[in-house]
Amino acid sequence: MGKPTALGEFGRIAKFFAPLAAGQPGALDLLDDAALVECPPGERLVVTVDAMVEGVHFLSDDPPDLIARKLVRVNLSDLAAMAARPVGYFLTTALPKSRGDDWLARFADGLAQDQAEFGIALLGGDSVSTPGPVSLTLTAFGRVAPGAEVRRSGARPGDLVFVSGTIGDGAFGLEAARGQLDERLDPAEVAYLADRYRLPRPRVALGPRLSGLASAMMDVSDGLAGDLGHICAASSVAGVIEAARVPLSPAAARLGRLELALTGGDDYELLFTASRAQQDAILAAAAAAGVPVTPIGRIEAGQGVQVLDAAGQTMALAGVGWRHF
Ligand SMILES: Nc1ncnc2c1ncn2[C@@H]1O[C@H](COP(=O)(O)OP(=O)(O)O)[C@@H](O)[C@H]1O
Ligand SMILES: Cc1ncc(C[n+]2csc(CCOP(=O)(O)OP(=O)(O)O)c2C)c(N)n1
Ligand SMILES: [Mg+2]
Ligand SMILES: [Mg+2]
Ligand SMILES: [Mg+2]
Repeated sequence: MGKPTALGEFGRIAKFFAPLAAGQPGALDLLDDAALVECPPGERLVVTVDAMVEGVHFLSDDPPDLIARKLVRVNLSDLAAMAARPVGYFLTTALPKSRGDDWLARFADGLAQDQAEFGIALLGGDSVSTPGPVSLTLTAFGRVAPGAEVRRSGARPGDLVFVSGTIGDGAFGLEAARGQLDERLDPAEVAYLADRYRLPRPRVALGPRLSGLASAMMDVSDGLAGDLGHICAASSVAGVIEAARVPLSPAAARLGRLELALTGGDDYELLFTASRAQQDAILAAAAAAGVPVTPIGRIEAGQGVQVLDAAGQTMALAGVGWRHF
C-alpha cells in the first residue's frame, strides 16, 4: 500500500498535480482559490462529473496509473456522448493514509499519460483525507458549437439503434481481473478482458463526428439494455434490441453469456440512434474515427426496451443494468 504520506497535502499538490496544470494560465499554477476557464465565441462548455470508489468501480489492488486513466476515460466518454471535444478537467481525491506518496506518484503518472493521449490538462481540484476507501471525482469539460450537441431525447420511431465497439468486455473483464475466468479462457483472452475493464476506450474521435447524424446518443456505463431505456424514456419512444446483432469480442463470444453482456455495464461505448437515411454517413464517420459501429435494433412508437433473441422471441432479463442501491 506504500508508505504514509511524507509530503503532506500541499507538498503533494505541488509535486504531483501542479505539473499536470503546467502551460494552463487559467489554472493559476494551482495556487489560487479557483480556476479561470475560457470558452471561445461560437462554442459552449459541456461539463460532466463522474466519481469512482474503491471496491465499487475498481479493485483495491488495481494499478494506480490505470485507476487514474479509467477515471479520466469514463468522463471523456460522457463528453463524447454529447458530441463534445474534451478540453480539461478538475480532480478531487479522497484518500486514506494507506495510499502514500508512491501510490499518488503512480496515479499522477497515469493522469499525465492520458493528458498527452487526449490533449487535456488539469485545471484544479481538491485533496481530502478519508477514513474509508479511495474516492475519486473528476469533472471534465469540453466544447461543442451550440446545437451541435447530441442529446438523449431525439430518437424517433423508424430510427435504427447503433453501438460502437464491442459490448460485454467490461463486465466479463471484472471477472477476469478477479481471476474467475482462468479455467474458461486462454491467458491472452483473460488479459484482453481484464484490460478492457481497467482501461476503457472512450470514443472521443467518433462522438463529435456523429453531430448532425445521430438523433440521440449516450454512452453505455450501466448496461446496454438499461441504457437504451434512458434514451427511450427521454425520447418517449420504444426500443428493440436484436441480441444476435450485438457485437461481441471473440473472448466474450466464447463465454456465451449474452445476458451479462447486455446488462453488465462498464462498456463505455457509444449507443445512438439515427434515421435509416443516415446509415451510410454513419458508417463513413465510424471508418474515419477508426471505430467499428454496428446496427443492433430499431426505435418504434411506444415505451420501454425489448430484447429479442435469435428466434425473434422476447428475452426475459433478470435486470437491465447496474444500479447504485
Ligand atoms: N447527485 C446529482 N446531482 C445532480 N445531478 C445528478 C446527480 N446524479 C446524477 N445526476 C444527473 O443525472 C443524470 C444521469 O446521471 P448518470 O446516470 O450518472 O449519467 P452518466 O451515466 O452519463 O454518468 C445526468 O444528467 C447527471 O448529471
Ligand atoms: C469492483 C467493481 N465492482 C463492480 C463493478 C461494476 N460497476 C460498478 S459501477 C458500474 C456502472 C457505472 O458506474 P456509475 O457510477 O453508474 O457511472 P455512470 O453511469 O454515472 O457513468 C458498474 C458496471 C465495477 N466496475 N468494479
Ligand atoms: Mg454519472
Ligand atoms: Mg453517460
Ligand atoms: Mg450509472
